[in-house]
Amino acid sequence: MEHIVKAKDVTFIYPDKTKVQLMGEFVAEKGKRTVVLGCNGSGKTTLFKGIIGLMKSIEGELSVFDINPYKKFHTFREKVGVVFQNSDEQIIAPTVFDDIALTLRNNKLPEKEIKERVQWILSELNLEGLANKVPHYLSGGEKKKVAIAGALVTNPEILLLDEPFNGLDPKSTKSIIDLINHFNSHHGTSLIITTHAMELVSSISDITYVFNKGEVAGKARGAEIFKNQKLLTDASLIQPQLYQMFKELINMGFPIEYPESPLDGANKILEAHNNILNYKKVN
Ligand SMILES: Nc1ncnc2c1ncn2[C@@H]1O[C@H](COP(=O)(O)OP(=O)(O)OP(=O)(O)O)[C@@H](O)[C@H]1O
Repeated sequence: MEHIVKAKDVTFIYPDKTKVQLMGEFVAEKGKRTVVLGCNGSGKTTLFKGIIGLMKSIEGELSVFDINPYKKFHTFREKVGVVFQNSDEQIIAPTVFDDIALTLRNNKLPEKEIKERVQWILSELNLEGLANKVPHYLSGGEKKKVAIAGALVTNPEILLLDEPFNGLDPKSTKSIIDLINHFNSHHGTSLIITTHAMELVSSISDITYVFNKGEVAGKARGAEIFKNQKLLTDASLIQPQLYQMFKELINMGFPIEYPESPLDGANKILEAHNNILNYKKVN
């Protein structure tokens, strides 16, 4: 498996001398969806700033495409799209079209190609109707989609999303999940996502990390992380409701194991129910 981002025992220092450490290893694999969980202030955004070369790690190892991003981010700038928590700060041009075109214009692409690319991303995101709108007047979900469009228009290899679901209604949340999953499965875009939305993790994750107290406290495939109650509690995280329900069933002595997904959960309950019925019939 190709590691496109690797951070090991990194330390960042803000101008006011705040030290942010992340001991242990964090890797993002090519083509995978990597989710980072952790309480407020656990260093998720700081790591993102390190990955895009905005902050320098003064210790340890940090590489993106095997390159130190602080020294040479410009060499792979086009390969990395980023959407920070507050889309308002990222949307600056007078129209949605201009905003999405910004990076392409900065990169001095021919205007014809810019138009084609922006129209392509607008149609991928079903945003064609918004092209001429003033970004300031868009709804929160629309602004988030425009920011994501601006990050995706260069067809980056990695998309970093910092709290992409903050303040979104359920429908907008689902459409953003569908969108990023579409880019991951159809364009091979590697995703690195931070979120506090525990209920959504199983829909957006191949690998999940937990950051706690300056270290990588846990790493697991898919929903595996939700079975580890101690890890979650130590990191001030809460199991999604599906897993809380299964925990109660297990505590009650119900013969069942934690599921991988809601569908798997439903099947596991049905299977356990049928086993009990059969047991009663036989006895
Ligand atoms: N510009 C800054 N100057 C000084 N300290 C900062 C700055 N930005 C973040 N920090 C500090 O760095 C630490 C890590 O913050 P960071 O934003 O990386 O956390 P986070 O895990 O993304 O949190 P959240 O879930 O709240 O977004 C915190 O203690 C925070 O106070």
